[in-house]
Amino acid sequence: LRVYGPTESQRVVFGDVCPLLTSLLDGYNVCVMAHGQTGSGKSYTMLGPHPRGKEPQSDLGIVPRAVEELFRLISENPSTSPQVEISMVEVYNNDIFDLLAKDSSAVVSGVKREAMTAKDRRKEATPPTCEAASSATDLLRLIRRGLQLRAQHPTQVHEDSSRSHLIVTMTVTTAHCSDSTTDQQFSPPLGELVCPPHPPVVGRRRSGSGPVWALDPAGRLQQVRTQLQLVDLAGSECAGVSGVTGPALRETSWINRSLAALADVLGALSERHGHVPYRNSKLTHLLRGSLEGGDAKLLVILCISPSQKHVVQTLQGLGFGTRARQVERGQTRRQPPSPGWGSPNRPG
Ligand SMILES: Nc1ncnc2c1ncn2[C@@H]1O[C@H](COP(=O)(O)OP(=O)(O)OP(=O)(O)O)[C@@H](O)[C@H]1O
Repeated sequence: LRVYGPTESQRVVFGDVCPLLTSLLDGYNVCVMAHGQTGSGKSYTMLGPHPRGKEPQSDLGIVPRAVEELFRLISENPSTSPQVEISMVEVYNNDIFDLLAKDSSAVVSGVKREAMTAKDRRKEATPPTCEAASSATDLLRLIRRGLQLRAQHPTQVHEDSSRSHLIVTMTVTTAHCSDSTTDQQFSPPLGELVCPPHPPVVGRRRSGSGPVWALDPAGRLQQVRTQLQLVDLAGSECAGVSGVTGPALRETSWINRSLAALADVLGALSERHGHVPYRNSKLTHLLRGSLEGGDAKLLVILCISPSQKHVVQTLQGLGFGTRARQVERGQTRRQPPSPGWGSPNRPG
């Protein structure tokens, strides 16, 4: 647990996120999420004060810093040169929108497309657009493009309020050289291989989440795919205080419901329930891979208002953080051989 004061710099906050990028390249799924009431500083923390445009280096939030750090780490090991892809969605009123979608001719960007409908649950979910990026500059350009489409409306509490949950997912696929001696020692956890042992063998959690491995016929590791999810949650709010009515009230209601569903999932995980209600909201469905299993690391940043009048929301936020801290993931799995990023094997 770490507490930051109001004057703490963005650089200091990122200092606690930074080691997780090494974990990502070591074979863990990683999620960093900002939670808190509307106007408390989530978007500032995750993105910076002017996320759609350029801002001074010192103000940059976790997302641009993580992108820079990821490519810096990758450049330290040119022999592995992982492939990095990005998708970006927002959950708005319990519908998922693809913020990197292109039009039908796949040429024009800036078309916000629904990725999954809430009305027809039998319909196949359309996977969000996944774009490959070869540099931090490429990735940041894509993120700025996606942010142009994010739902934002003024409320009495915050005139630039984000009305959706933003999930930026970076998928890192690392090829491993199969003649390495360390590769021969790797064995994925029991029960996680879902394909017969013929080439290529692909391993992943039964739920469909978690890192994915590909092994050659001799059981040597060929490829590892992990994901980094950076989440700017929509602000929890009390409708009476934020003064919303009409469609905005509907937004508020969906925001509060999905945040409650996320808290329920954390509660079920912390109490080790047999059933975890991931399917109760689109948000928890999308974050499942980052919340379950010993292969995932989750960092929750609580943004708290210092004002007395927001004390109810503040206590709710602290309750959310307490649940997140109580989630024990059990044993972390044995890591795949590190190609040299060199972090110690820390518990999740
Ligand atoms: N640590 C900080 N230093 C300086 N300004 C900040 C800081 N945190 C937040 N702000 C400013 O406070 C305002 C509200 O912050 P922000 O937009 O990040 O809130 P939010 O929690 O994302 O709100 P919402 O949930 O309504 O979108 C913004 O103008 C932001 O630039």
